[in-house]
Amino acid sequence: MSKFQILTRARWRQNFAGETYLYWLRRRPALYVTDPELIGEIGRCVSLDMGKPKYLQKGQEPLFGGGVLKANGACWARQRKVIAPEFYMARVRAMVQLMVDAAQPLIASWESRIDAAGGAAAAAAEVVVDGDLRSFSFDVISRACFGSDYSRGREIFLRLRELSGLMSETSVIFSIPSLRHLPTGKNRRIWRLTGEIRSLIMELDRARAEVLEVCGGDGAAAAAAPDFDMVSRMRTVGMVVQETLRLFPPSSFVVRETFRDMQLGRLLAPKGTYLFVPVSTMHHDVAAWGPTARLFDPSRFRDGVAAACKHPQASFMPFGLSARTCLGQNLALVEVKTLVAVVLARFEFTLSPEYRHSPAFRLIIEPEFGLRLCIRRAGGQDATSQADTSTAPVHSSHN
Ligand code: HEM
Repeated sequence: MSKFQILTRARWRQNFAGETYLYWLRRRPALYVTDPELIGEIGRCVSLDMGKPKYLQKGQEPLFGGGVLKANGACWARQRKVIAPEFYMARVRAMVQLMVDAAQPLIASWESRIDAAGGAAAAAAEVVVDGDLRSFSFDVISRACFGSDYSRGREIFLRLRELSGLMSETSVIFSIPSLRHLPTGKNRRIWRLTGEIRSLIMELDRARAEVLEVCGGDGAAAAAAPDFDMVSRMRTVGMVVQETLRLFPPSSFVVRETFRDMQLGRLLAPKGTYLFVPVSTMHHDVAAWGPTARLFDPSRFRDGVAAACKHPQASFMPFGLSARTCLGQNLALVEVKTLVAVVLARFEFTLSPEYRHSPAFRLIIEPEFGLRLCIRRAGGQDATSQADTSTAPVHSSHN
């Protein structure tokens, strides 16, 4: 679905359709669901008679094959049963050191760029960090799956990335550079959002203070590499991650298909109905999150998700719903918190003046023009006073 279609749909829904409405995709009924009660019903359904739409299996076959992400029925249940234990928290707990190791190339690359920019305490390198972050997560999953032979895993993920890029190429109309300075409605929105996203970066200062407190660094002295227990204690970092996933959920829809007639609360969904739950819309809903719904405010998660919004199951679902909820959730959360802790202990970030805020709907939601940051060494450190996080001790007794 293009951005134009999404916008048109949002306006159309506002003006004519209401919260939950039925439409037709060719000859198939499709239900666009924003009613929290109905989302709750979908969430409670553990029957194999509801699953991932078959069109997804066909359309994304080269990327996902018959894997757990798109499979259904007994085939899905078998795969999920085998894979799930690999992502239990006890397993993820033991992966923190490999995450710290996987962050070393990224740290080395940013440091060498700062050196190239002059190396002094105030020197800043301008970096489009998307590729580095992607490489980091490829490395984590490769090291977790392939152990010492992780470079093979990396090759696989690089090719998967290329494939997913090919499968989600956007229209050239949206990428003519000279149009970016025109005061069109879209550009004005981009400029406003760019301002808002700066507050996201500012929030990192509080997160850094917490990282240094937990890991024992003070900006000039070396911080220890984080272990699982340290990462678990970083509440501000956790709230920043939650708020980021709320405002920019990578997966924009939870989608299902009914494989027989199904009763969902007061609603009868005939066999073959598509159900679309718009994650991003629910995450920005003022009725659930209050008037600050569109602002970046991690402190809303101070007392947990249930206290942050109405209908938590329907209002906050970055990892999807119930039986099909993301298997990698534990890994993803620990991984991102570990990386944030590692980089905040060493670097300071500001948004590049060149950054343009434009979350783009590809296979997942991504920054359309890249995440461009200015990176400096933290706390006026020079190249010699930094911790070697790769060899710093890891304190967890569970490794
Ligand atoms: C921030 C990172 C991530 C986000 C936001 C995310 C989000 C999601 C979402 C929304 C779904 C679909 C859930 C549904 O349909 O209800 C999903 C499924 C899945 N995710 Fe993730 N995911 C993330 C990272 C990961 C990682 C790191 C892994 C594994 C290494 C992973 C493995 C899976 C699997 C296997 C499924 C399919 C589960 C099933 O259908 O039974 N995810 N994820």
